[in-house]
Amino acid sequence: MNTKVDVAIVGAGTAGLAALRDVRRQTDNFVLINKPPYGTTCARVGCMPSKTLIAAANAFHATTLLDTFGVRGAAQLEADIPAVLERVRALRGDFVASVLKSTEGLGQRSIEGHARLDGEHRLIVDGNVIEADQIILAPGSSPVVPKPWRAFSDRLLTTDTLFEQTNLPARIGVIGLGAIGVEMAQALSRLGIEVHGFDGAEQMAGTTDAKIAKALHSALSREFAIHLGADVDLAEVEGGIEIKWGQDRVVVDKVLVAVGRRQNVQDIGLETLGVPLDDKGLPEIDPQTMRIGTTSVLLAGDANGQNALLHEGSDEGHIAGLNATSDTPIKLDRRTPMSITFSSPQVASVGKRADHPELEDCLVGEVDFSAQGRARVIQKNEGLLRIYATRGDGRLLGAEMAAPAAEHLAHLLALAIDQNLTVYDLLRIPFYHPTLEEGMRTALREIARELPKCSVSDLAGCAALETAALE
Ligand SMILES: Cc1cc2nc3c(=O)[nH]c(=O)nc-3n(C[C@H](O)[C@H](O)[C@H](O)COP(=O)(O)OP(=O)(O)OC[C@H]3O[C@@H](n4cnc5c(N)ncnc54)[C@H](O)[C@@H]3O)c2cc1C
Ligand SMILES: NC(=O)c1ccc[n+]([C@@H]2O[C@H](COP(=O)([O-])OP(=O)(O)OC[C@H]3O[C@@H](n4cnc5c(N)ncnc54)[C@H](O)[C@@H]3O)[C@@H](O)[C@H]2O)c1
Repeated sequence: MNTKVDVAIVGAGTAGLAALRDVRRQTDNFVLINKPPYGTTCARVGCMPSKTLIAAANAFHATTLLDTFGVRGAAQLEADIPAVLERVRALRGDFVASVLKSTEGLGQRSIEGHARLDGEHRLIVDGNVIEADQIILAPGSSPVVPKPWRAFSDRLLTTDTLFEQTNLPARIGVIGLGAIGVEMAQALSRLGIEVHGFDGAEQMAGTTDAKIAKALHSALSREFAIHLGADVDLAEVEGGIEIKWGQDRVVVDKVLVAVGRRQNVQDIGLETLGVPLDDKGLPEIDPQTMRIGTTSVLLAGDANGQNALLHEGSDEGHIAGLNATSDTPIKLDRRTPMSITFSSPQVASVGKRADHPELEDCLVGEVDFSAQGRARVIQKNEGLLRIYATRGDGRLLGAEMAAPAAEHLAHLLALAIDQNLTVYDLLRIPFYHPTLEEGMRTALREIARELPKCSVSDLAGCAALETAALE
């Protein structure tokens, strides 16, 4: 078979399918090549099954708080883990089915197989050649499993295998406490499994603000054992896997490896493009067009090593699809950075992160949710929110939090940062009582106190900043 098309898309994941939508609007002469499985990482083994597991764990955990509310009898309840996992797979099946619908009817334009570049206009798919004017690569990423650990086969889990389990053992070690490790370690612990979490670094879930990292550590360590700065070694022993770190050791039944994901670019032929590749084998791309240099190849989604998040991958597929079908470059501005880890408290980061040079001399306002009214009422009174703003005019730069309902606070703050608003602009919105958003107002007011004096009145305008501000 020798095929000549306008556009070839490699990867039927979130990024590839987003690209497909734009490409289809411009041409019928395309192919979508995917190495099975189909259904996207997000729906199959990523965002959706993980959040389904977390929802079950949180529902069960909530029953442990009932006594505090004066509701008795919850101690009799137990988590039926096989049933929990069955529900995860059932919902996962629905999410995958709806993804698969988007490629129905492609016929011969949908090709199953491993694609490899052979220069900027050719792909080899299982021995067949496909020539394309433009090529969009969106091959995603895969869990990293250090080589020496692969020998533990059945005792080793990754998120590719976790949701396929029909039951889970009594003791699980989680190595790596990034977003995946933290989410899964807490969920497993909340389902009644003895969890031991480890990370080589000192901060979890990608936090960059030391105070937020500390607040998160303090909340999570009440639920499961956490070992940070731990250089772990694994060994198979009678009845399980021994995890060794320093002078300490613990035996668990299985280990979930969550030490990061590697871009699927090892065998995709990027070296045939003749552009420089970094130590991960990745080329430089323009994040506004997704194009690799001046070649006819675009690289989108997890595979480009930039932002391994669903909404970013989807945007990147869209940008790549537009550019692959346009004679002139279409440069799109990227969104305000935002990430959320679905632990309790949730971890979120918006805008510039604490390690950004611009935040070296900024104003910081914070709120501790342990004493916050609404958080106490709903028994979710833990965590910290920190907001960063410019010293001169209080323009919002970013925020990091380990806080209740951080997913909602993060979206509100992202809108404010995107709109280039100041602390006073945000203080002008109504804050209903009693809400968690009032906690955010506390942090904003702390910054406002450092800004040029406005008025002593709570409903005053701020002439110095030329903005009406209800503090
Ligand atoms: C456990 C987990 C939880 C997550 N939770 C969240 C979350 O809550 N929120 C969030 O924003 N993000 C989350 N993510 C990240 C999110 O899932 C990814 O960023 C997103 O799915 C990446 O999409 P993609 O299109 O780049 O890759 P994928 O969806 O993996 O698609 C890549 C496709 O390319 C195919 N392929 C690979 N190589 C080739 C080749 N050579 N030839 C042909 N086809 C090939 C693959 O088989 C695959 O079908 C999570 C990830 C994981 C693992
Ligand atoms: N809620 C979400 O948005 C969400 C959830 C899950 C995953 N994701 C995406 O998936 C990506 C991958 O997630 P991840 O958590 O696997 O990767 P990660 O890179 O975010 O975290 C990996 C963690 O493992 C640690 N680590 C690495 N090697 C280690 C070792 N040998 N021993 C102990 N610790 C070690 C690192 O210090 C790090 O904290 C994330 O970057 C994120 O983009 C997002």
